[in-house]
Amino acid sequence: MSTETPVPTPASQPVLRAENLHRSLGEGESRVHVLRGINLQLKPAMTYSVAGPSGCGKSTMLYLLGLLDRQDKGQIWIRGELMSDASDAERTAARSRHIGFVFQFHFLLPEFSAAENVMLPMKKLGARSPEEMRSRAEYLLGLVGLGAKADRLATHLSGGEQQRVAIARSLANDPALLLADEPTGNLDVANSNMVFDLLQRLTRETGQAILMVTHNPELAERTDARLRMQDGQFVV
Ligand SMILES: Nc1ncnc2c1ncn2[C@@H]1O[C@H](COP(=O)(O)OP(=O)(O)OP(=O)(O)O)[C@@H](O)[C@H]1O
Repeated sequence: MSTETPVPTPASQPVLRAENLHRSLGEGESRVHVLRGINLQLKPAMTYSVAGPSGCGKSTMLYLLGLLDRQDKGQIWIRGELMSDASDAERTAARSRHIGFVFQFHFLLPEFSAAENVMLPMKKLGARSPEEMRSRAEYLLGLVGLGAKADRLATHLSGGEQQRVAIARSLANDPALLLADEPTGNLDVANSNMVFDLLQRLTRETGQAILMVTHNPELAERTDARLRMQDGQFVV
């Protein structure tokens, strides 16, 4: 698989396609059929929100789409490449290359600086020199308004700033798809709007698709397409 910066996904090709995904979790009598036939197409430069009651399977679906977990049945293509049956190594490579994650709890490494946190996914991919990684980290931190705080330890940043570092980190390898689970969930209104504005602007500028699980109706209202889940399926 190429480690070079990818060309944007052509408008005619979905960034991600999922067909009839099923997933059960738990063991024995407590096993639950969580996802019951998920069908989805995500197009470039589009923002999607997913809402639905607690326990309906939103996070489980994000894990499957992000290639962090395997479905029991169904198929997933990322930029036209069938990923659901690929080897673990191929899936890990595709994840590093094409997918960025933003979670409510950002999982920054506290003993690392903002720039070092942003460089981690680049190190994992191994396609850039240390100088290139550093300069890209500074560029991305500039995009999220933290250019002056590149060398601050993650723990010495505010909650909103840490979430913006996490967004910069999610963009490190220029992913075609951003998967976000309550990306603004722990932020106040001003920071939450700033983070959403940023995500939307990046989508427009880079052609990325964003799928965002959010309970916030005002943010969902601002996405291009609003999806609703219930009992492990999309409903209209
Ligand atoms: N490892 C597991 N073993 C058994 N059941 C699980 C496991 N993980 C999740 N579940 C169950 O699967 C269902 C879906 O969970 P999931 O976290 O995907 O829901 P969600 O829609 O993201 O909920 P929330 O909005 O509360 O975050 C829930 O009923 C949950 O209890």
